[in-house]
Amino acid sequence: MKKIKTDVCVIGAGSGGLSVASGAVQMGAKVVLIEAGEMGGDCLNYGCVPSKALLSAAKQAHVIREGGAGIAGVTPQVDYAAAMDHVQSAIATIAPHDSQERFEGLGCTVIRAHARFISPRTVQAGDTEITARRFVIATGSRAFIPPIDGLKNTPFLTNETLWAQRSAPKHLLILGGGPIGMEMAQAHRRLGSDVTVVDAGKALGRDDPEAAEVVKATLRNEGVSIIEDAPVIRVSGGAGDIQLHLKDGQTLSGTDLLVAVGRVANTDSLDAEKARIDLTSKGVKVDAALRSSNRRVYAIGDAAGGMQFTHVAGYHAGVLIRALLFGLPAKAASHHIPRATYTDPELAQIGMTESEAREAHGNALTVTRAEISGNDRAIATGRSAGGGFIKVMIVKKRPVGVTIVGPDAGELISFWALVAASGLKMGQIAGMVAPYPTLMEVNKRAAGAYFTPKLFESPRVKTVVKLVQRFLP
Ligand SMILES: Cc1cc2nc3c(=O)[nH]c(=O)nc-3n(C[C@H](O)[C@H](O)[C@H](O)COP(=O)(O)OP(=O)(O)OC[C@H]3O[C@@H](n4cnc5c(N)ncnc54)[C@H](O)[C@@H]3O)c2cc1C
Ligand SMILES: NC(=O)c1ccc[n+]([C@@H]2O[C@H](COP(=O)([O-])OP(=O)(O)OC[C@H]3O[C@@H](n4cnc5c(N)ncnc54)[C@H](O)[C@@H]3O)[C@@H](O)[C@H]2O)c1
Repeated sequence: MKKIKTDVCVIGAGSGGLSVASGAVQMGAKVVLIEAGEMGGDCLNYGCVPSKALLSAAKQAHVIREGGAGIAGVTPQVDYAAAMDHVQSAIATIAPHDSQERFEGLGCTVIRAHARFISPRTVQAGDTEITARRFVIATGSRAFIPPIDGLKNTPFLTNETLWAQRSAPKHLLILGGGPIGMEMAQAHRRLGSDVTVVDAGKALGRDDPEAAEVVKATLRNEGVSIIEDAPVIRVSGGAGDIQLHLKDGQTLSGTDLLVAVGRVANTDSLDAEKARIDLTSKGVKVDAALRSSNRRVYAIGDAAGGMQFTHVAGYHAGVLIRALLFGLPAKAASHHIPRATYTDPELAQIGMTESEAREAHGNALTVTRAEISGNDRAIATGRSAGGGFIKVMIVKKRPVGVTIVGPDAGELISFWALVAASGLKMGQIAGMVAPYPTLMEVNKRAAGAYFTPKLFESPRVKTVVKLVQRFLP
């Protein structure tokens, strides 16, 4: 057995692990990075990158089919295999950035093996034992496979296997209407498949219901069947002919099945108990500093059991660098973390939804909004239909949450991420000048709406203006 002593040992070379490793090694720490599967983790290989690449192929097909701005639509020539080639080419283009060669070039020792703890200070990976001052568990998550009768014996796809498909499913059944289910539903519908989404609760159920409805209505208009509050009690059939048996007695048939009902953290095969690391049902139990019950061990990203996004894993990495390298106190916050679902229209959120804010703040809450249909750029580019909007939840002159549904909502929400991180007030936001005509103006419009009643509907303001006007030369 080979033995290595290091400052920092990172387990998992995905979004979080890579960021910690590159930061730590470039600032002078000795780093061992262990990866059991593909460098780059879920986001690059089975998550964000392939899903956004497939959505972009689907959008091309949609634009050609629908036309717009005076240009007639025509039937697109969709080649599913070519769309999947585009997916693989996007992955291949990004892969060098996350590669073993790059990280070895930075000075990391990269070990390609499954890691498990053998003591509170030692991890074994393949034929190497690594003793480290600090460990970082960045092992991510995998698709949760629900214990539904018959599912195990039926062929199904997950976010890991979907990208190897070479022909479009004739009728794709999707179990779960979360971000994965809804993004893949729209992508496949636009690429020519029949699609049925079945959710045990509400599709996009974590989002503001009014905003979620805008997305669901669009998908339904495009021909996606979305069935909600419909628990599946049994799955039957085989390759090319699959049945979902619903609790209410209905049976749905399709040719392929994608399971997307949430995630389970990759913490079950770490032998965490040998290092006295407590786990919860969601992952490693961590405190606000992302530290586990073993003070030498931290957890970040999906393995830490909180918000499951690439930018969260990256943010966690930044928080940890302070603690790992400088021994400084560091805490992970969440009020400034946005999220977006990349359907068309996109759905983005930061902080509290309206109902969460109402519950937390009651009458102290003011909600302002602006409609995408009133945005000149959206109108000029033919993207104003569909009921998109921005809603800002405000308490004591500061936003506590923002919901945006509409074109490029995922881009527009970054502005509010800066607002939240900097603690800006609505007055400062209303004072911003955005170039005309941009979608960005909708953010300013929502801020302006906060002041409209105070300025345009106030008898006091009217009296003061009349008085001043009388005395102005
Ligand atoms: C279909 C899909 C679409 C998504 N789209 C988005 C999106 O658009 N935007 C967004 O922000 N997020 C998105 N996500 C979520 C995002 O992919 C994850 O939140 C992110 O990858 C988490 O990063 P991580 O570093 O925690 O884990 P990962 O990136 O999954 O990396 C963990 C790594 O650890 C390795 N590993 C696990 N166990 C061990 C072990 N014992 N020893 C050694 N190595 C191990 C794994 O092989 C893996 O490479 C999506 C997810 C999916 C599934
Ligand atoms: N755009 C993005 O940023 C993006 C995209 C995809 C995934 N992700 C991340 O990955 C995570 C996982 O995504 P997801 O969509 O798998 O999970 P999810 O937990 O967000 O949604 C799962 C959905 O499945 C439903 N469900 C649960 N059990 C079910 C069952 N037995 N039968 C039918 N429906 C059931 C739930 O009601 C829910 O609507 C997301 O929460 C997000 O953090 C992010």
